[in-house]
Amino acid sequence: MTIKNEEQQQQTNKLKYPKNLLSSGLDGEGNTYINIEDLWKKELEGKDNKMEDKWYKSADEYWKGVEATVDGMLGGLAQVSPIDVVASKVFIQDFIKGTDSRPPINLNLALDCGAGIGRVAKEFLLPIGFKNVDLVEQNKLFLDKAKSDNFKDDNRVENYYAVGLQDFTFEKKYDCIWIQWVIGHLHDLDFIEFLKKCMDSLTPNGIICIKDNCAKKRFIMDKEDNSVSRTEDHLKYLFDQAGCKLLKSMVQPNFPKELFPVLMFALERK
Ligand SMILES: C[S@@+](CC[C@H](N)C(=O)[O-])C[C@H]1O[C@@H](n2cnc3c(N)ncnc32)[C@H](O)[C@@H]1O
Repeated sequence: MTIKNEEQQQQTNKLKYPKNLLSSGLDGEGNTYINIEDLWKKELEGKDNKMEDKWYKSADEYWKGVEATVDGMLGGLAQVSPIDVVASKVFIQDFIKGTDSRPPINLNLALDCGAGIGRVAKEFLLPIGFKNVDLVEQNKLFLDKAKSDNFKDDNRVENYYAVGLQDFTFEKKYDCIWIQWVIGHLHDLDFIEFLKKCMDSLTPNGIICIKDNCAKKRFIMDKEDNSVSRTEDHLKYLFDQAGCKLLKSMVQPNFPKELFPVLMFALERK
């Protein structure tokens, strides 16, 4: 068991995680860590390159070996895709219709982040009425497949950005930035930086939506694909650090019980 005391933790930390250890967790091999930064450091220690580079490169290598299909995108669980889409449509309804406290979002342009082959854009963002969608995705092979297959003869997808979210430079403003099943690939500090960039790139009434697995008690690192499932509290801490206001959250219903709970969050600038 590898647990550093809090004093050591403070020295190695750039983020001041709350005292109740919202970020404590497991590395998938039975080791417990007080904070995620320590785990990342151990995982990558002794490497010459920046630890973030190694982390992202390994994830990229993993995804390059995954088939460019819905099944590949969803870890062999293509059957959950329609259930996922139905719940996303329910979740975003309030924002499309508007509420007493919030005018409707515009449906001009959305960004699908960690888009893979464009499943979310094709099955959800375009069908709910967005006129155009851009895709940003680290693996160019997935984007090629999106272009040649999912969006063949469909020019509603304007841009295919082949770059990791940690390096993405926004060129436009979006009415909705949808980030699904990818944020676990980002290091905590990059996650915060990315959210800040997202907030700067929203249209006046735009929203950021995050949909992802949530660990129940502690973060869990998956060393196969280099991702982390964070707890809901951990995610909320990172939203707060980025200066995001949580507008709404919802648990994905009707998923197989053996899966991690999946949560949806809508955010805007505080
Ligand atoms: C689980 S799949 C989800 C794909 C899509 N969001 C969906 O729900 O169908 C994760 C995707 O994130 C991409 N990815 C992994 N790390 C990334 C990063 N740092 N930046 C952008 N995309 C990344 C992978 O290549 C893969 O396409």
